[in-house]
Amino acid sequence: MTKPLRAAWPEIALLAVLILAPVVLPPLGFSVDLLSRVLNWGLFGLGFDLLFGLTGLLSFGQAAFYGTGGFVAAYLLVSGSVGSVWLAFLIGTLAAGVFALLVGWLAVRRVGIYFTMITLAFGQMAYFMENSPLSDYTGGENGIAGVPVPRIGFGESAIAITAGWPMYILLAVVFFVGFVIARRIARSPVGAVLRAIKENTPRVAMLGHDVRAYKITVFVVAALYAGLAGAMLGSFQSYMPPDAFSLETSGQLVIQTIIGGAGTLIGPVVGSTLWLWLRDNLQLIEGIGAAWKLILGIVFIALVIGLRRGICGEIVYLVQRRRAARAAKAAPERPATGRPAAAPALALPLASPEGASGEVALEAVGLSRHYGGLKAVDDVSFKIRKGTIHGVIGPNGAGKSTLFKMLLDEVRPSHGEVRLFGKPISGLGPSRVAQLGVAKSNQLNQLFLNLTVRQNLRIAALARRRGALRLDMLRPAASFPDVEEQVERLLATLALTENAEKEAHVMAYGEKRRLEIGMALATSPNVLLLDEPLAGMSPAERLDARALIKDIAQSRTLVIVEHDLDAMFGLAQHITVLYEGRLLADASPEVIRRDPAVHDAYLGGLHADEPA
Ligand SMILES: Nc1ncnc2c1ncn2[C@@H]1O[C@H](COP(=O)(O)OP(=O)(O)OP(=O)(O)O)[C@@H](O)[C@H]1O
Repeated sequence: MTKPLRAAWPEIALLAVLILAPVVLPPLGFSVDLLSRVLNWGLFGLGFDLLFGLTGLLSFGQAAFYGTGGFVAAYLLVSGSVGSVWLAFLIGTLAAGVFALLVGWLAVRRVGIYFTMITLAFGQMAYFMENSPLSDYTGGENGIAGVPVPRIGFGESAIAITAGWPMYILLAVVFFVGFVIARRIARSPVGAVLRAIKENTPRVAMLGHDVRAYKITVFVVAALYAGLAGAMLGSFQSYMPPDAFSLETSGQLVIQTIIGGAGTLIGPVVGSTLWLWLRDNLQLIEGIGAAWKLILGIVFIALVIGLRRGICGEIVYLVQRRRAARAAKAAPERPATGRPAAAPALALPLASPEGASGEVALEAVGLSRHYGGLKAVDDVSFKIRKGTIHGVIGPNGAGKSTLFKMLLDEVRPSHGEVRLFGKPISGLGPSRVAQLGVAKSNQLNQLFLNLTVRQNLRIAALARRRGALRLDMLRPAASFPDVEEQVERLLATLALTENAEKEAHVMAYGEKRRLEIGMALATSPNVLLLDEPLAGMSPAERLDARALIKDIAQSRTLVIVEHDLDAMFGLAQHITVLYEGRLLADASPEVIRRDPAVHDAYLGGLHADEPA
C-alpha cells in the first residue's frame, strides 16, 4: 500500500462499512430507520468526541445544540420562512454554533465537574425554554410535525430524498464527510493542542497556547456537528421531537461514546449501533417487557468494567501496544548515559530578538506573594542581566518556586511587578508571558505523559511558530518544516532521538527531566527559568544536565533555582539568595560564598549538610 493510502485506511474502511451495512446488517435486525438513526447519532457523536474524547471536556448539555439545530431548521421550514431544506440545515447548524459560543465562553472558565455542571445547567435551561417561553415556535410538548425532506435538483425535475434508503445515503455521505473533517481536525496543530489540554492544561498555557480560546473553539465545533445532526433529525423523521433537548439525549450521547470508545471518533457511531440495536430489539423479545431498560443498564456496566477504553478504544490500544513492542524490539541498544559525546550545539531562534536589546532581561520589583498570613515571598527586588546564568538559592520554603511562578505569571503577585525588558508583564497570564519569550521548566515534571516525546516537543515548538491561537484545523500538525527541524535538533541535543516515538510515561526519570527542560527550550525563549533542573538525577545525569545547561546558556538568559550548590556556584554568574520569603543577598557567587548571613541561613536551615 502506498503511504497516502495507508494513512487514509480509516476513511477507506469506513466507506466500505457504510456501503456494506445496508446489505449485511438488515438480516441482523437493523431496519433502514435504525441505520439512519445510528448515523444521525454518529454525526452528533463526532463533534462530542472531539470535545470529550480528544480534549477531555465532559459536557452534559450537548442536547441544547442538537435541539437548537433541529428546532431552528424545523421552524424555518414549517413556517415557510425558508424554502430550501439545505439552507435551513445550514442556518440550524450555525444557530447551534452561535449558542455554543455563548455557553462555551462561560463554561470554559471552569474545569472538571464545574464545567460539566455549567453545560448541564444550560442544557436544562434550553429544555425549559423549548417547552415554555418558546413553545409557540417549538410546539412545546408536541414538537414540530411535517418537516419536509431535502431535494436534489431544481423545479419539476428535483428528486426528493425521502425517508428510507435515499435518506440513509444522504446521512451516510454527511457522516463520512463529517468523519473526514473530524479526523483532520484531530491530526491538525489544533488537534495536537486539544490533546495536550486533556493531558495537562496548565502546561499548555505555560507553553504559550491560549487554552481558553482553544476550548471555546472545540466547544463550538462540537455544537456545529450537534446542530447539523439535529437539523437532519427533523427532516428524516418528518418530525422534530421535543426530547431532542432533553437531558436523556445528552446522557445517551455520553453513554454511546463511552461504550464505543472515546477519543477514537468512530467510537460514538459504534456505541450507538450497539445501544440502539439492543434497545430496539430487546423490546421485541417476548417476556422482557419494560425490563429492557434494566438489561441495557447491565450491558452498559458490564462493558464499562470489561472494556475500560470502550470497544474501539480497546482495539486501538491493543494495536498501539503491539506496534510499540515491535518498535522496542527493533530499536538498537541505548547508551548508558543519555547525552551523546558530541551533541549538536543549540542554535534555536529567540522569541523576540528585537526586544532583547536591554541590559536587564527580567526584573522583580517589590515582588510579594502572601497566602493569608504567610508571606511566601515578601518585597523582593532584583535584576537579571541579559545573556547571563542567574541563580536563585535558599533553604526549603524560602519562596523560590513561588518567585519563579510569579516570573512567568502563573501566580499573580500580591504586590509589586515583574518587568521583561523593561515592560511590566504581571497580570498578563502565563500564556501571554510565554509568547513574550519567557519559558519555564518545572520542579515537578509537567509532561504530556500519554503523548510521544516528539509530540511533547512539537506542541511546545508550535506555540512559538503559530502564536497563542491559530485555527489551522485542516493541515497536519507535522506540516511545518521549520518546527520539525527544530524538534529533530532538540531530540539530538537532549539525547532523546531514539526515544522520540515513545510515550513520555515510559521514559526513565533522567530522560523525563531532560524532556521537561527541552519543552521549555522548544518555545525558543529569550529567558529560560529552570526550577531545580538537577533534582532527583544520578551523578552521571547531573554532569550531562550541567553540560546541557551550559549549552543552552550560550544563546539566552537563564534563571536557575537549584539545591545543588556546587552545581550552582559552578554555573551561575550572579546569585540571589532568598530566606523566609525575603531577599537575603544578591551578588556574584564569590561574594555569596563568603557571606556570613548566607552561611547562617543554610546552617540554621534544613540544608546544613550542603556545602555553602
Ligand atoms: N499555594 C500555596 N498556598 C499556601 N502556601 C503556599 C502555597 N505555595 C507555597 N506556599 C508556601 O510558601 C512558602 C514558600 O514555598 P515555595 O515552594 O515557594 O518554597 P521553595 O523555596 O521553592 O521551597 P523548596 O525548596 O522546598 O521547593 C512555603 O511555606 C509554602 O508552604
